[in-house]
Amino acid sequence: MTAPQAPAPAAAGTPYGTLPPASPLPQRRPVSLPRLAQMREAGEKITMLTAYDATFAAVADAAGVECILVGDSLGMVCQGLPSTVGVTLDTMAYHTASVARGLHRVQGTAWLIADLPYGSYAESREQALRSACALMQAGAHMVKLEGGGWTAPTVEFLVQRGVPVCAHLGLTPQTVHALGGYRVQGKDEAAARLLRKEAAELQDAGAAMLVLEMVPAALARELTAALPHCHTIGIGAGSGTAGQVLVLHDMLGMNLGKMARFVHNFMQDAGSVRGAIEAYVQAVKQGRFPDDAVHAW
Ligand SMILES: Nc1nc(=O)c2c([nH]1)NC[C@@H]1CN(c3ccc(C(=O)N[C@@H](CCC(=O)O)C(=O)O)cc3)CN21
Ligand SMILES: CC(C)C(=O)C(=O)O
Ligand SMILES: [Mg+2]
Repeated sequence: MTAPQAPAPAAAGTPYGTLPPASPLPQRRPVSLPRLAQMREAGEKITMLTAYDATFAAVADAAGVECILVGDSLGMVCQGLPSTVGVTLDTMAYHTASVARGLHRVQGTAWLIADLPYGSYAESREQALRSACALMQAGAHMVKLEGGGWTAPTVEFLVQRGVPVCAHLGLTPQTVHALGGYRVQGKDEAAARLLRKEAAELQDAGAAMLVLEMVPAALARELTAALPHCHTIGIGAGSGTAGQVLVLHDMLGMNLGKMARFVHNFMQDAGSVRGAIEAYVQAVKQGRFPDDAVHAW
């Protein structure tokens, strides 16, 4: 037993005594929704890449990517499935937890988004909330779900209960069998009109982000201007969106099949994975990627 110590005398200027010195670690601010809104207002492009494991997530974070998406594309990239339809909620939670641990280990600052997989949100708003909770408890900061106007009540239900939501329009891979293939969407005027209506409904429902996949560049640019409170993130949607996303393995030049036209191999001129991701971030920020003449419709 040690004798009780006399309390340390309070230092001048603070009632709590001498404060410890400031942390020697550089204080990196975590990416948040207000921070993304600030970037949008300042005209700075938002960068996003997928990651499915701890190490790639840590490298992407260190390379300066603001948003990391645990995409259900992991079904095709990691599991070798023919589409994303076979991905389960348990699998999404497993990869989300791995990515979250990787970011935690390196004091990462990225905003972490996880895809709600096929069949985990269509049945009811309650089912969607249960599925979203599983991903949020695995470490996600936001969930993403695919689909048009029919998802707006679900988006509103989740947002009201404190789950940030990213919507996804255009080519929605979970409905590939209904769409008839991985094709550009919103090409004719009727389809474009529907996309405008659905995008507005999703913003009104509270979606803070919207992935636009394989839609014509001019339409994506127009939708972006019409959605001040919902940040558009394009993939094969041209250069006019608020941000860009690619599948990590694609932009490193690794693919099981044919590379989609919207992909650029950033590994080609880089000496490391970290360097390739840094080149992607710079190219998006400087408006050099995507090149509408090469990557868009
Ligand atoms: N590795 C990978 N990258 C992705 O971008 C991706 C996945 N997996 N899995 C889920 C979905 C599927 N996606 C795909 C898949 C194929 C094409 C594709 O074949 N595109 C061709 C054809 C275009 C057309 O017919 O109009 C292209 O040239 O871009 C595009 C997107 C996007 N997502
Ligand atoms: C391609 C992106 C937007 C995605 O949904 C995924 O990786 O699953
Ligand atoms: Mg997805």
